[in-house]
Amino acid sequence: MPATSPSEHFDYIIVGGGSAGCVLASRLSAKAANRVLLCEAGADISLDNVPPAILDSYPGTAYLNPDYIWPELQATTVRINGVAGRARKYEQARILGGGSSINGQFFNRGAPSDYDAWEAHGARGWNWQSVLPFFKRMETDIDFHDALHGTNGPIRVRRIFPEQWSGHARAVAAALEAQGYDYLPDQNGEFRDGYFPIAISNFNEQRVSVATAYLDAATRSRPNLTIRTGTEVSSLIFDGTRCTGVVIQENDKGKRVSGGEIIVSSGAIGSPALLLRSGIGPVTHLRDLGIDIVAGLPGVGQNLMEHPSIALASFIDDGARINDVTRHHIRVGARYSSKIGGAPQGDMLILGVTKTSWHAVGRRIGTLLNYVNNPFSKRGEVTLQSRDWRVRPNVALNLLDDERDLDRLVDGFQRMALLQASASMQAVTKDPFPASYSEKVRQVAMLSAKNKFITDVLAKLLDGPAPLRSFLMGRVVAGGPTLGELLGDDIALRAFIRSACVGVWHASCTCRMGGADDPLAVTDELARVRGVQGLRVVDASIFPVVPGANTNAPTIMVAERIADGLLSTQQDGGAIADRTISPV
Ligand SMILES: Cc1cc2nc3c(=O)[nH]c(=O)nc-3n(C[C@H](O)[C@H](O)[C@H](O)COP(=O)(O)OP(=O)(O)OC[C@H]3O[C@@H](n4cnc5c(N)ncnc54)[C@H](O)[C@@H]3O)c2cc1C
Repeated sequence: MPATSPSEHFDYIIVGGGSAGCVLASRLSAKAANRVLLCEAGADISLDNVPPAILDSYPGTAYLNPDYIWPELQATTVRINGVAGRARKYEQARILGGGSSINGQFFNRGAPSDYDAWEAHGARGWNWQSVLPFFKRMETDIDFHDALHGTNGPIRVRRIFPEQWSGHARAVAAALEAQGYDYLPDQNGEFRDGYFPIAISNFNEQRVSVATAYLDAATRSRPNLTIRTGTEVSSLIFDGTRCTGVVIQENDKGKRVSGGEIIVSSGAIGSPALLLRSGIGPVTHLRDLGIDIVAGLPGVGQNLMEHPSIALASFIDDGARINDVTRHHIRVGARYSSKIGGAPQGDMLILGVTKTSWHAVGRRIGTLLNYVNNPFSKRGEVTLQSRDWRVRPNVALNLLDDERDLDRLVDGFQRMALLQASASMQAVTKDPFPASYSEKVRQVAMLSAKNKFITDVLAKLLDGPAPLRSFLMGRVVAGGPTLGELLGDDIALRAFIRSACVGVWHASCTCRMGGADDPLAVTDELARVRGVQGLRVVDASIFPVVPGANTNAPTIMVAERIADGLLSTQQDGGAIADRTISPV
């Protein structure tokens, strides 16, 4: 018997309206017999009311806005001698659409080998051939119409091709070509090393998020779909080991809502936190916090993966700066194979970032950004600080846990230095320096009149005589070790990378899918949480390993596929009978 009134019972309750949650809500409610509730802690956005910062092709003001993220969430980046460093802000979405509403709009899938690796890691049936139809289903690719691309999915995808690139992006491309990189027009269709125009979820110079693409007006008007925003789920309700509902917080009051099936889509940080608070996780950790145990699952919150990154910045000459074709700040990327430590092909990425912030200084500073596409480090973790739902969890990214990731960033930094030294880059950039996304940089990137004033003045000075610019670049903009100091000293370079390495907001794998023989697997290949009934996790947390891709499209693919599995196995009346997902 539901503990609540009949009107508060749903067939599906989806916890979290992010990249996965909006897709599930849209697909599952397409069947009129399904009563679906979507709970999102953050604010609502629909096509009629998307804030300009979110619509903007330049994402840098959306993801720093405390109204659109979990403002208190922090993470440590690396452990040095086993000790985690100081925690810093870790931006994660808290708004309808989740990451897709604030992210950089990169829309790529990774390589076939990334998904074959999922199956090899125990996620039965999740290989490239079986996931490709769902990558196609989600998109309308504006540029490519072939067997690899979708033509009528909700997310519109496009690229900004070389003839529209700024001088800086063209210089990066010329430097890559001089080093032997081939040009690949389609990042989502050619899976070999080379450089390419970045694919983005953007149409008519506006962001395309799952909130607007999947929850359009027609979908939102379905009588069987209820969307509650500003509604945080504080815990799951169990009857024995069957999940029967959720407690939602409205005006700080808990209210029970029952559901036939609960789907947790709260993201790679939020989903394990909710499971832990509800009694599913490592037994010792739960006991330490006095949480009653529903199911002892040691993998909940473990195996956190991210893409470790490092950057090399420089001053961009007037004329080579971002142009008016698009406000998107990144147009060119390159995938390459480090061949270090048994890494797979295409394990590394370099991006040419033509604008590093919204302000006048950010318009003058570009970077080469290098990250490990296929990291070996997989021992980050999400743990609870407290059983109180108001307290954000601890996040330790542990980015360079495996020394081979540090080795690859050392090699990557040297590759970037070579690109920076090329004639094409020298022609349009000056005063290169090893960069880090420090707290100071983050503070100056917050949208405010004060920051605008300071950066306007500094930008004017940077455009002045070369000696003044070089002085200011060294003393005010940079401030850490110089490029020359690092290139001549392996120990200093490694120390710099350890201190400056950050993730790129691709948290994943904290409730990973896996086989019954994997003690750290939290979900099976149908996303069902092991050891309990009526509960799935569907979001980036169930990736077996992080793919060599930005994680939005892979998350949407996961949601599309699980929704498809649920719908195609429903009997009349909305009862669910699972089927094994088999390769398509
Ligand atoms: C700043 C930033 C930049 C990024 N750039 C890119 C990019 O350019 N391209 C790309 O592919 N990927 C990018 N990513 C990553 C990508 O967007 C995410 O991997 C993806 O959105 C994850 O989807 P998800 O459904 O797992 O989680 P999310 O999209 O984060 O959704 C989880 C949702 O659940 C809600 N929630 C959490 N807990 C609760 C609760 N208890 N009750 C109710 N609601 C809850 C959250 O508010 C959130 O809206 C970026 C991410 C960030 C943060």
